[in-house]
Amino acid sequence: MTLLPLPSFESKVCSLTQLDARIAALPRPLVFTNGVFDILHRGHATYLAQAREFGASLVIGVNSDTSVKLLGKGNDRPINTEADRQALLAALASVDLTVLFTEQTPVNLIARIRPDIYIKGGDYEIDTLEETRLVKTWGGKAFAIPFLYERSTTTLLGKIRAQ
Ligand SMILES: Nc1ncnc2c1ncn2[C@@H]1O[C@H](COP(=O)(O)OP(=O)(O)OP(=O)(O)O)[C@@H](O)[C@H]1O
Ligand SMILES: O=P(O)(O)O[C@@H]1O[C@H]([C@H](O)CO)[C@@H](O)[C@H](O)[C@@H]1O
Repeated sequence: MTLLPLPSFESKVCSLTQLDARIAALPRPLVFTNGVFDILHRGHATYLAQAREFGASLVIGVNSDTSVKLLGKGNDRPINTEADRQALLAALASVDLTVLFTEQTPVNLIARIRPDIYIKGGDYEIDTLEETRLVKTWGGKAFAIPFLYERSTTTLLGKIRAQ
């Protein structure tokens, strides 16, 4: 049997060592968002496609598995590993690069990338976030995108567990 090469989307998964060079090669304005994205759903896909429209490239900071544990989503979370969550996001046409962060918030990663636009979903009060304050220090902007589809990983897991 012929072994096929890895699909090209895998190249969008970026390590911290490669990060600065990969960011420098992306077109600006650069949009950044972050999250756990544990079980990818339609709300995520729509939100990320809309986020991409704010600029010329979209980078996602993905919470590492240890970082998810700090967020209080439950001892059994994440369901999907950091490698799988990154790869699924990278498979989306809207996404240009994914990179892990290991802390409770992505502020150190954002300080390194210096995005032009910071985006979160409408479940966040964007003006209260440290991320928003930070991007504004170099003239960046921050926006929250309202939900078009009421979906969540937690609801999906509840449905599965009720079977
Ligand atoms: N239904 C949705 N529509 C649009 N954006 C969403 C939706 N759900 C989550 N987001 C956004 O996607 C990003 C990742 O969210 P997150 O991983 O918390 O998803 P979730 O499905 O709500 O998960 P959980 O139930 O574990 O909190 C966040 O920026 C969040 O604002
Ligand atoms: O997937 P979530 O739970 O929406 O992502 C979290 O977002 C937090 C947000 O940026 C406010 O700080 C972040 O701190 C946390 O690490 C998750 O990425």
